[in-house]
Amino acid sequence: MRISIIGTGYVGTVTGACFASLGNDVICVDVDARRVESMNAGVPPIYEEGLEELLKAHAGKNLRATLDYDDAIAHSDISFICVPTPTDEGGKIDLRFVREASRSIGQRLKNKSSYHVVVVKSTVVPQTTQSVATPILEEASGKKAGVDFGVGMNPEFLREGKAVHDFMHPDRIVIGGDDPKAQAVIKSLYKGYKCPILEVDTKTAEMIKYVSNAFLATKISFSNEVGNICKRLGIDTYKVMEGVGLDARISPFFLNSGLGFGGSCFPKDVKALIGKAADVDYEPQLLKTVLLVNDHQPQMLLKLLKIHVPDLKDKRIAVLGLAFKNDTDDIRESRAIPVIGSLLAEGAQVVAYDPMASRHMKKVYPNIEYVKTADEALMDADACIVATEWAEFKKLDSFGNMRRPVVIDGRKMIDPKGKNIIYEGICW
Ligand SMILES: NC(=O)c1ccc[n+]([C@@H]2O[C@H](COP(=O)([O-])OP(=O)(O)OC[C@H]3O[C@@H](n4cnc5c(N)ncnc54)[C@H](O)[C@@H]3O)[C@@H](O)[C@H]2O)c1
Ligand SMILES: O=c1ccn([C@@H]2O[C@H](COP(=O)(O)OP(=O)(O)O[C@H]3O[C@H](CO)[C@@H](O)[C@H](O)[C@H]3O)[C@@H](O)[C@H]2O)c(=O)[nH]1
Repeated sequence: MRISIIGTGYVGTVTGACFASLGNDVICVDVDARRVESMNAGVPPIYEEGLEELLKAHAGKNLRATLDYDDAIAHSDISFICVPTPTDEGGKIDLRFVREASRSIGQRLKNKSSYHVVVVKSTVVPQTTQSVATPILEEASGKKAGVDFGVGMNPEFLREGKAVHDFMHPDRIVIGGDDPKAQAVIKSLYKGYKCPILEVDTKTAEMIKYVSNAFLATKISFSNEVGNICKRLGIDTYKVMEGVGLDARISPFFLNSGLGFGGSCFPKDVKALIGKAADVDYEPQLLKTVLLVNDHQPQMLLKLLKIHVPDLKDKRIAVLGLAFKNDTDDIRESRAIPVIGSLLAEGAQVVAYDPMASRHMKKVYPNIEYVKTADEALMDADACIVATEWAEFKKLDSFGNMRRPVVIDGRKMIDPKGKNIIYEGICW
């Protein structure tokens, strides 16, 4: 099929490259010229395992990028909207980009004679596809949804770092539609996928995405709450959750306590769901607490550090890990951000290391020291904080080069046995 992808970020680039690898003709549209150039050169604008190989194989063949909506809509039969849906100043979802993309597509549908389906893939609060995107598409095109063109909602569940794998091997595919013809077109794209395909109306599809993320975030905050209690009782919460997760009804996943969840999705999506609930006169207390517990974890870590280094002024503190999780260069909502902020507020000298994310963190904290290896960061440090679950931290053994070997572990990466270090796990 001929597909256009609107927005070439994490979701758009991966969706475009994967659909191309499945034999479709894909055109990606973005408003950012650098991203478009990068895609056309076969260079991923973001880091994702396996993405470079896919772009190299398909760029210039059945995958290209453009700034031109005319070109993209004219040469495709289905468009996936993959633009950002950030949080606005009031904590609710900001649908500005979805509106802009819908208008841009709608204007090009005006003179298009063949049938076209528009699919919202961005994470949007329930009723957005029906009450925001569709009226804009209709107004801009002068045509009727469900009659002259199709509309659908197809939420994306990929994880950063494993995005290509997750897109190609999802646990499920959700296809939302209030129009069976559009839904059938979307479904045909996933022919060959072995997972369950759930067909629902658009607002249910939108809600499935939020509830999935809110539930995963809740599992993490629940594990952190348990971990905070375990820490005070001298119990290893990881052993506790191993025992708990063996119950098939609970599952062993997303029970790792520590610094909490970051990333471009969980914090924003839980906030957006709370905001949407407020619109319909409901105050979701559990979801609010999920965020509170999460925001509290970096402060817990700082408290532990101060037990061992009470005065942080001019102390050299190594922060290992800046990305919001391992295997990505993304720092959005990374827990390292509030950690570094608090260290700087106390007058500490921060030396930071991350295998991939330093260049992004430099935009947030241009004046801290960035080094190229974890060993360098540990050299002469008065303490070290592990903020991201990069696998390489498990192998660290240069703590002897620290001025004082104080290690505060936010991700259970360091095994203190035989290392001669002063070790504190945040929840264990
Ligand atoms: N990142 C993830 O892991 C993930 C996973 C599932 C769902 N989502 C959801 O997918 C959506 C996109 O997220 P992302 O992380 O890919 O965003 P992103 O910020 O990485 O990329 C979005 C892209 O859209 C472009 N853009 C903005 N306005 C545009 C417009 N009017 N026309 C064309 N392009 C435009 C931007 O320039 C950018 O390149 C969000 O709703 C997000 O919640 C994200
Ligand atoms: O047991 C755990 C698991 C994760 N995390 C943290 O949670 C955050 C999010 O991790 P993860 O879910 O792996 O990354 P994302 O790429 O943000 O993916 C989530 O958000 C995406 C965007 O909506 C969804 O598509 C995915 O299904 C959903 O897992 C990270 O900061 C992790 O450190 C924990 O603290 N404990």
